[in-house]
Amino acid sequence: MITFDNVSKTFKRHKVLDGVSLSVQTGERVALVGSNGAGKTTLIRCLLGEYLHDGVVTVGGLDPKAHRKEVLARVGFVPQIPPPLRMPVGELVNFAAAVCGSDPARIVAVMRALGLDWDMVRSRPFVKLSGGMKQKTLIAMALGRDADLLIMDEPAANLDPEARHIFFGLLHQRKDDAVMLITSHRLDEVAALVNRVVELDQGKVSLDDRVADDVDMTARLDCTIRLTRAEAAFAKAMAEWGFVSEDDGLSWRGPVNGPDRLRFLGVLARYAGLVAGIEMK
Ligand SMILES: Nc1ncnc2c1ncn2[C@@H]1O[C@H](COP(=O)(O)OP(=O)(O)OP(=O)(O)O)[C@@H](O)[C@H]1O
Repeated sequence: MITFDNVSKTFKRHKVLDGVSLSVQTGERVALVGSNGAGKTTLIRCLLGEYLHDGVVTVGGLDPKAHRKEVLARVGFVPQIPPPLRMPVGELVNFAAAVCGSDPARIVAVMRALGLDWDMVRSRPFVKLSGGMKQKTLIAMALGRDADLLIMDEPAANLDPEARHIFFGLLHQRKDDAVMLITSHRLDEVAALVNRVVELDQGKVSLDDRVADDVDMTARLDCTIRLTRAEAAFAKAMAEWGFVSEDDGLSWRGPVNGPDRLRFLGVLARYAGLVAGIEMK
């Protein structure tokens, strides 16, 4: 479905991609990880036909530079940085649907599922939405259409736990009939969503591993944490995850999305000295 064959990209004298070779098939969900500046976004821009580069990129056998329209017609793309569009959201949704031959109602349905108040946002300029609202709109434009390649650059970074749960469920529905490429600079953000991990380091593939594919993306775990003593900073962290305490901050209970469990354990690790017990069911 996608191939990169010895792809290199240089900006001025800086080699940002250095001989990347990868092949990804339908049904593969790839976490593209690496530190800031490793080359993840540049690789995606090559896949979208936006850059001249050395080596060969193909999407469904086509060169994305020479066949940009055909390639983009099959791609749902969530960019890392939302474009500063002044267009009202309603117009943007109509435009996005027209470009990819989708029905605006499909996009609106995904926006609503993600918790956006359509009647409130439709007349507002896109650029004036909050970060999370922009991200939900961009996700809806990528998922509210037929696409067999979903490319998402840090897609869940600004989403609250409830919206993440819905987003993971939407991805789950598409998992067998699309290639997914999900970038992040943190593996724990995306590890449980994928069945393959590719790490870039200074423009080279430093790791390419197939990983266990048995996490239910739609699962929710009922989680209880017991502490040795109450602590305000911990209470604040738990409130962000929607947890509540019924005994003055000594034990906390709440839901954790299955794919978020590593991220959640990462938060708990910061308070390891306080934690007396963890139960996740
Ligand atoms: N248009 C450009 N012109 C010049 N240099 C660029 C350009 N785009 C990216 N770079 C450089 O290429 C390198 C890789 O950038 P890239 O955005 O691909 O990294 P990344 O892995 O996506 O990082 P991040 O996690 O921070 O988003 C960086 O050093 C960046 O400064």
